[in-house]
Amino acid sequence: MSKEILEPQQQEEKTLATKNWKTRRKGGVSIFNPAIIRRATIDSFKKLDPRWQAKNPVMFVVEVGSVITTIEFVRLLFTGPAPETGFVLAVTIWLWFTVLFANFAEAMAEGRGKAQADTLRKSRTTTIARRLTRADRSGPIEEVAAPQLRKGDLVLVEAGDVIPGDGEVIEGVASVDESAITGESAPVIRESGGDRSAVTGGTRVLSDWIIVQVTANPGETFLDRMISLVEGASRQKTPNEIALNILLASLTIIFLIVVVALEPFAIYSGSAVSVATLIALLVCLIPTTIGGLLSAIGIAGMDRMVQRNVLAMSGRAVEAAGDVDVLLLDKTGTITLGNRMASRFVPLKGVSEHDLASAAMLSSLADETPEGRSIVTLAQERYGMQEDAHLPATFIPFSAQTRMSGVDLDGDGGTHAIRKGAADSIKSYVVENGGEGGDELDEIVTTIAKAGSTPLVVADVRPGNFKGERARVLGVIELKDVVKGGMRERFEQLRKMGIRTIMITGDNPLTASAIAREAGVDDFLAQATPETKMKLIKEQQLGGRLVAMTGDGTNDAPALAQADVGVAMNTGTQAAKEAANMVDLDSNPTKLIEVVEVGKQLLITRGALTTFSIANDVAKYFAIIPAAFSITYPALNVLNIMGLATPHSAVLSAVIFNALIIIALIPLALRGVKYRPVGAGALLQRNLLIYGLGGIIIPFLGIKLIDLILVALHLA
Ligand SMILES: Nc1ncnc2c1ncn2[C@@H]1O[C@H](COP(=O)(O)OP(=O)(O)OP(=O)(O)O)[C@@H](O)[C@H]1O
Ligand SMILES: [K+]
Ligand SMILES: [Mg+2]
Repeated sequence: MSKEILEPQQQEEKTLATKNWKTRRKGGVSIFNPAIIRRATIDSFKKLDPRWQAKNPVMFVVEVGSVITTIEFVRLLFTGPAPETGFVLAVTIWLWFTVLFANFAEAMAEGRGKAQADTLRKSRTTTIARRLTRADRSGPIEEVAAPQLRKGDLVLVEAGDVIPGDGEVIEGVASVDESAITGESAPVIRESGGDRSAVTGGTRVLSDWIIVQVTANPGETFLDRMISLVEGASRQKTPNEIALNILLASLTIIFLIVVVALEPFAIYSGSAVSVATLIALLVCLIPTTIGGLLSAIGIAGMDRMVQRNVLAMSGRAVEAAGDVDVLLLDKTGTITLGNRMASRFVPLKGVSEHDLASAAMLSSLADETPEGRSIVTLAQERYGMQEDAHLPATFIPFSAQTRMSGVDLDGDGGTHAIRKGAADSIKSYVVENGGEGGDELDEIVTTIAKAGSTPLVVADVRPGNFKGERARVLGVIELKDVVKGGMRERFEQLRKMGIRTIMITGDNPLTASAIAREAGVDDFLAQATPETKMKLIKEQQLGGRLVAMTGDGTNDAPALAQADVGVAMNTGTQAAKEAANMVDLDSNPTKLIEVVEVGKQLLITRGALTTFSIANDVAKYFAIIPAAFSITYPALNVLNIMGLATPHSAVLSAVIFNALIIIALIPLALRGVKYRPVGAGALLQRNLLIYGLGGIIIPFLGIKLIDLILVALHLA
């Protein structure tokens, strides 16, 4: 529960656990953890399997080249030592290193996820579940092993128990420790009816009890999905990645044709260029830097999301996050704390506070929403109301469409209906039944709404005449909700990133406007139904904008599915979590800022390294072409501006540089290029300058340096 209720010792445990997790995140599961490096090194060799390499056309060509130079080396060994043998061996070794380094990059990107998956597997304990044998809970309770539970089963979970499977709370309220999943040890409330009803298998109930309806069969649970996600097992190439791969493959084919075509010319001029040199030339010219790092960049992007406690179900969503233009947030529970609590009953003239409280309570007895329960609590605590259990009553549950709820009481004279709900809904209801709203009501509603609270209007419709009216308004319930701290700053940050924020709520325009102003969103849509939420998204998308949406309710599910980036709160309903393509384990709506940052980082990193990789070619061209062909075409010597020692040292230096640059760029690929919220144009300019110019200059320096070292070591 809330902090005050925790015993001092619990409090201490809590801080400790939180600290552990944080250090674990920063230190233990750092990308360059020795255990991860060890595992990645082994995996680099496993990934030499040509079936694996074939997925990456650029690196596949390098591997084939390595095989050919290896064969060439063996041939030279058998035909007796030639002056070439040492050179061919060196080229062969460095070509294999090139493939291994690229494999290593990918394995490193997967490393932290694999380590996390191991931890998660360990936390997947087999618990004993207490299953209800009859749906109406009248039958005996049987004990079964958790893996035997199936969708639809009802289980009772009490304080101290581990929740045996994913499900929806259908009865009760409990505080739950979800640290097994989220790493945060602060307990959270899970309750039936509202938008906080989803529970996850493997988490623990701390107090009270709940009845959970199982929503996932064994093997399909959230934990299972999370494991395969962090492991990268379910990762698929995104459309952007596929497009870039096609570009890289095309470049590879072009250079392959060019290099193959060079050979006849050389033979024609009477001096064939060796196979090893041609392959070295090819490998240096094809975009091995980005080819080797591309998949690592994608995996690392997903991993950075996980580090921020966001589970992205697809890489495509992560990429889309980098380009988001509009962000839609729902109000209650997202921008506000979400425990909308009844704080006051305001009766109309001629109605006693007691009558209003009594009607409000009657209409809420079967209302399982947090709002409904808070009304019952207020009526009981403040007005000493008693529950009358033997009423012949039909309850009308709340729905987002009608925006009201209530009860029909069957009396002698006919049905006595009590309704509570949004002001406009109740007003039309009263008018339909021959009553009227009146100015006094409008005034109360306006005052409450302007303060940012939600006014719930209570009305009743009686069978007999009531002062000439069948229907009348009794008064208003004030539901208080508080805007979460730090919202304004976060929205300001989003604005700097060029993202427009729109709050969407089922609440009335006045309340919406008050909260929107307080929280600092750019715009709002009030009195929204699930349909209008989705319509708003579609309109934005038709205007060519990428839309992100965060939400938690079942009524948000259609919109979450329609959005390009749908982030569901982990506290939300199962429907919301299934519709979304990301789940935020911390249930923090402004997490979208970080989600966008990670997405942008991914796109920028990929762009920067592609630029760098292609710019690299220029220097390698100047290094290898004169070395390889100056004997054939002495005129090419004017290109030998680097003054490299010998043709062999020139070729070898270029190959070594080409391999080492992959290793050197692994940290950048994994951590991502730093993102700063400046305009897109400025960002592009900056990156072109750094990675384009850097890509041209660095290899000149690097290759020259390697050449000098090779000469100094008498290796060339
Ligand atoms: N239990 C309830 N009984 C009757 N009316 C309710 C109840 N809960 C909410 N309402 C009314 O219905 C309106 C819509 O509520 P709903 O929870 O669907 O909003 P929403 O679309 O989820 O938006 P948000 O949660 O962001 O405010 C509320 O503003 C309130 O006036
Ligand atoms: K290259
Ligand atoms: Mg809601």
